[in-house]
Formats: sequence, structure tokens, C-alpha cells
Amino acid sequence: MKNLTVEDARARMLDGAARLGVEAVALSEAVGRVLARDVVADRHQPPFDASAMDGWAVRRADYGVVAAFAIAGESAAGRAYPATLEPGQAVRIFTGAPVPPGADLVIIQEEAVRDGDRVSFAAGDNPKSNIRPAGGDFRSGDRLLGAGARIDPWRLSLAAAAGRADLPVARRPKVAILATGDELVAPGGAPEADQIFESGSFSLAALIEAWGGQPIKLAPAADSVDAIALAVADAEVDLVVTIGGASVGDYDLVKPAMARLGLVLRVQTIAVRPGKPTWFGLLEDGRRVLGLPGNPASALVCAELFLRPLLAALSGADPALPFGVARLAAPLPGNGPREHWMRAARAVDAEGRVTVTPFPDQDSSLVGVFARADALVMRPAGAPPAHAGDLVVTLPLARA
Ligand SMILES: Nc1nc2c(c(=O)[nH]1)N[C@H]1C(S)=C(S)[C@@H](COP(=O)(O)OP(=O)(O)OC[C@H]3O[C@@H](n4cnc5c(N)ncnc54)[C@H](O)[C@@H]3O)O[C@H]1N2
Ligand code: MOO
Repeated sequence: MKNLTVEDARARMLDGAARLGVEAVALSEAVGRVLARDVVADRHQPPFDASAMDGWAVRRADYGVVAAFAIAGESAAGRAYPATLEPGQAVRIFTGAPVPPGADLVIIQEEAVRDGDRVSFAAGDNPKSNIRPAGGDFRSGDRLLGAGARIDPWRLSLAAAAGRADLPVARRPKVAILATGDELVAPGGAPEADQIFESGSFSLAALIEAWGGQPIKLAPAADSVDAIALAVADAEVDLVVTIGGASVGDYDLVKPAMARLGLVLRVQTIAVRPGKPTWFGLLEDGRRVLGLPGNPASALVCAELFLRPLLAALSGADPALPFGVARLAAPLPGNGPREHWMRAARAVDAEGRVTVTPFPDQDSSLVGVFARADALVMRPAGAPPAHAGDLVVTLPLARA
């Protein structure tokens, strides 16, 4: 349980983590939610052969043969021509309108000359049909979206086009956030000379929201086993995330406090930089607890590496992180024994390749560096020095 690799620690956290429940939400509420069941089409789209242009529907067999077509009527979007097109006839048609049975060609209106109740066309060779076949977008029975897909605005349009008014989605995991420490004062408060403003819970709440969880901020707790245990005891959540008090100092009391609630540890420390003291376990009542270190960069890096996949798993989504690959813009020294996730600036060079430049100061207390970073760069444990141009694994940070 101590000094686990990142992968091993993540696997232990994800073990047994699955969707918590299912609820229906209206389309307008569905963005960001994870589908709990497949969306299957029960109708073709388009449901009929549709005209792609404004023009005239005719029989291809008549084209170039009939000199002047008899205008039989009109087919507009939402108001189909009610009969079959007969030989020698043309139907005025508009984009999106059903092509009448019998017609298999739409001639654009720019090529038509109308004369009373007759229309004729400048004949060309083998004109395109300008017809979108029924089911050309999707067909009845097609699986349009799979369970586990996260709804975004584009997927939302597909669900709407399939006629769904609401969608079955995973219940959002409820996540309590507990900042701990005598030194913490809420922003806007009046800190003593030996105090600092509490920052960790704000960014964590925003990340949890963005990752599909429901953040519930608990009042920050002082460095006391009683206070921390009391703060967590009655929180009706699926997961508790604590900030700080994770290490080995006399005032690092979160694990002893959780022991009172029956904590069974699954992860004690991780060979990761920053974030070595990150821990994870289950309380007696089944609630999960993720202990993040207090240093802001440690807390946020480990939220990316562990909390994000955990929330995905608890929502029934794929917990895999969206790793990328980029070229180092500058050399790096060899790495120590912990897998290092460096805060870095991302850019695109003149050849269109993504490059990353880790910030020179990677101290885990630096909030300022994190605010400028837009990617994390991974250096494997024990990696030799790296050269400019070397490929490295990255984790892009979502910047609004
Ligand atoms: N003897 C050792 N000391 C430390 C070790 C070690 O292995 N042996 N590990 C170091 C590492 S690595 C880390 S990371 C830190 C993490 O310690 P804790 O999780 O116990 O965090 P705290 O001591 O509570 O706080 C660390 C730092 O962060 C500030 N902090 C805490 N909470 C917040 C918050 N919500 N918002 C803003 N800032 C916060 C706190 O004031 C401290 O400055 O331990 C090392 N020590
Ligand atoms: O692991 Mo700590 O987060 O390096 O400072």
C-alpha cells in the first residue's frame, strides 16, 4: 500500500467503482451527463427521401426526353405532395421536402424555365439526383449513442434528432470536499500573520463539477481528530475528498480521524511527484475517501490523476485519461524515483507540432505556476535526462 506506482494506485481506487444509479433528465439538462443506456433510433433520419435543393422533382427517364413538363403541384418541407408523380409531370419542390413517389431526380431551379403550368429544363448530361435518401443520416435500429458516452452539445443534437425528450443518465456522484488546517482562512476573511487563504477547495469544487460530480463543500476543519471526524461523519455523499493533513507531521490528522469512522486503507502513499502522501480508502459505511495533500499543486495534480478517473467510473464512463504526446521544447534533467507530473506551457511550433515547456520551478506549493500551466508533462520514475525534441506523455489541462 505504500509507495505504489500511479497506475497501481489508480487501479486500487477504481476497484469496485461503478455507476451509482440511473435517472432521467430533460435534454436541456443533459450536457455533461453520462448516458446510462444506449440511444437507439426508432425512425429513419431523414424519414423520407428528401430534396437537397430548391427546384423541380421529375422522373430521370423523362429528363432530356420531355420538352415541357406539366406542373402537378408542390412539395414543401412539412407539406408533402400527396400523390405519385406521373410520367411527364414535374413537382415544385424545396430543400428538405419529401420527394414524391415516382420522382428520382431534382433539378435545381436555376436550370428551369417556367411558362404558366409548364416547366422546361436546360438539359445536361447525367445530372446528380439532389435527393437525400431516407435513412441516409441514420436508420431505425441504429445504435446512435452508447451507454457510457458523455453528452456534449453535438451528441445532444443527435439525441434530439432521434426524438428523445429526455435521456437516462448516471446519477452524479456526490462528493464532499473537506479542507483541513488551523492556518486556513476563507478568501475575504482577515488572516493572522501565520495564516493563509484557503484555495484548494474552490478549484477542487470546480473540477468536480466539470468532471460530472456534485461537489458539496464542508466547512473547513481545524487540525483536530475530533473536528475532522465530526465534519465527515454525517456527510451524505458517495465520496469524501480531504485536502491537507495527509503527510507524517504531528498535525496531519486526517487518516487518524477517518480511522474513527472505520477507514480501511487501500492506498497509503504513491510514488508520484507532486502528491506522494495521497491516500485512499473506504469507510465502514462504504463511503470512499480520497486524501489529497495540502500543497495546491499536489492536490490538483492528484485530482487530475486519480479523482477524475474515479468520478468517471462512478458515473459509468470510461475512466481512461486523455493522455497526449508532445515534444519537449527544452532539455530536462534526469528524474528521481517518483513519476513526475510537471506543470508546463503548451504551444504549437511553425511545423504545427505540439511542444511543451515545463516551468523551471516545480515546487508543489506554487499556485501561480499552476495558473499559467496548460498541460502536465510526465517523466517516468528514474528517467534519464531528456533532450529538446524528445517525445513525452502529456495530460492537457482544460482551460476555459
Ligand atoms: N517529514 C516529511 N514531511 C513531509 C513529507 C514527508 O514525506 N516527510 N511529505 C511532503 C509532501 S511531498 C507533501 S505534498 C506535503 C503534504 O502534506 P499534507 O497533505 O499533510 O498537507 P499540509 O501539511 O496540511 O499542507 C501542506 C501545505 O499546503 C497548505 N494547504 C493545506 N490545505 C490548503 C488549502 N485547502 N488551500 C491552500 N493551501 C493549503 C498548507 O498551508 C501547507 O503550506 O507534506 C510534506 N511534508
Ligand atoms: O509530493 Mo509533495 O506533493 O511533492 O510536495
